[in-house]
Amino acid sequence: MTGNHGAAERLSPAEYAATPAEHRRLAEGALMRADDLTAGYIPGVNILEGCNLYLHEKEIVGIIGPNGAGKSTLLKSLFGLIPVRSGTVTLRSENITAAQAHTLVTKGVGYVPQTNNVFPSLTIEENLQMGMYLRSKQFAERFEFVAGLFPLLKQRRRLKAGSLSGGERQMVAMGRALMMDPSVLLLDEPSAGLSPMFQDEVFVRCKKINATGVSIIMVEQNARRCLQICDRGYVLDQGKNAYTDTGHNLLNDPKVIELYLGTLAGKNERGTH
Ligand SMILES: Nc1ncnc2c1ncn2[C@@H]1O[C@H](COP(=O)(O)OP(=O)(O)OP(=O)(O)O)[C@@H](O)[C@H]1O
Repeated sequence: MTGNHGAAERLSPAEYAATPAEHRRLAEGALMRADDLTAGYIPGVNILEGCNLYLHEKEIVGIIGPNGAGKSTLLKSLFGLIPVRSGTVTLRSENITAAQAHTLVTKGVGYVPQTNNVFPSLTIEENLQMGMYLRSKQFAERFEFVAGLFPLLKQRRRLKAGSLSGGERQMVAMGRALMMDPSVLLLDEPSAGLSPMFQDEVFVRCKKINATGVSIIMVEQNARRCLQICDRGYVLDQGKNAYTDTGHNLLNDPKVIELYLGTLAGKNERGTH
């Protein structure tokens, strides 16, 4: 930084990168971006208070922050699940702020919610077919692609999803979102509630999915592990961007460690099956 930034001069690099002006500069040409988003559930109460985020092609971007910070809300507003009150969401230069989820799926955006993300009474194969209802003719080809990432889903294709463990269900949910060949995958706490072994497996799979060319935005409570695999991370606090930097730099930022990683890491250790 030079001496021309005024008040920004006192910000740490990760705080400075989270400023709206720096966001606008770095978000140029992004695959997906959110600018100055406000959104909420109850009239008159905003949960997001001017959030900014961008995702470049082939990136994995993580969103971390304390409980109730608005991480899931941000993901839902990107996917048209809650109305955006002001600000814009853009996909490849197209304004998609008001687009609904089913339209976004056809535009190449996949979303995996944190809970209730499989149909328990359907088999694995039927769950994957549900993800393909818009392009059922390509089922065999996409099934092979998904089976390449999650071989277990092919081996157990006839089992009911309700009989699977939490980690296996997460694979079904991610596999289903991948059936539509998305270019962007939005994952809401994919490791939540899983044992440490399964948590790690989820992060390994995310890297593999990303290596096939899918760009990922991931909300995570397992902040350390998330930042280890992310190209860049955002720390969200009270509906606003607090810090953003590479995953590596956030992991080593003394303020981020003190304010966010200690307590979040403590919560993660309570993971169960
Ligand atoms: N459907 C809803 N109706 C009303 N308020 C909601 C709803 N969903 C979430 N909220 C509120 O919005 C705020 C942000 O919730 P959100 O789930 O986005 O937080 P988060 O950062 O993802 O936290 P967590 O890690 O606890 O899931 C919280 O105060 C929550 O109570």
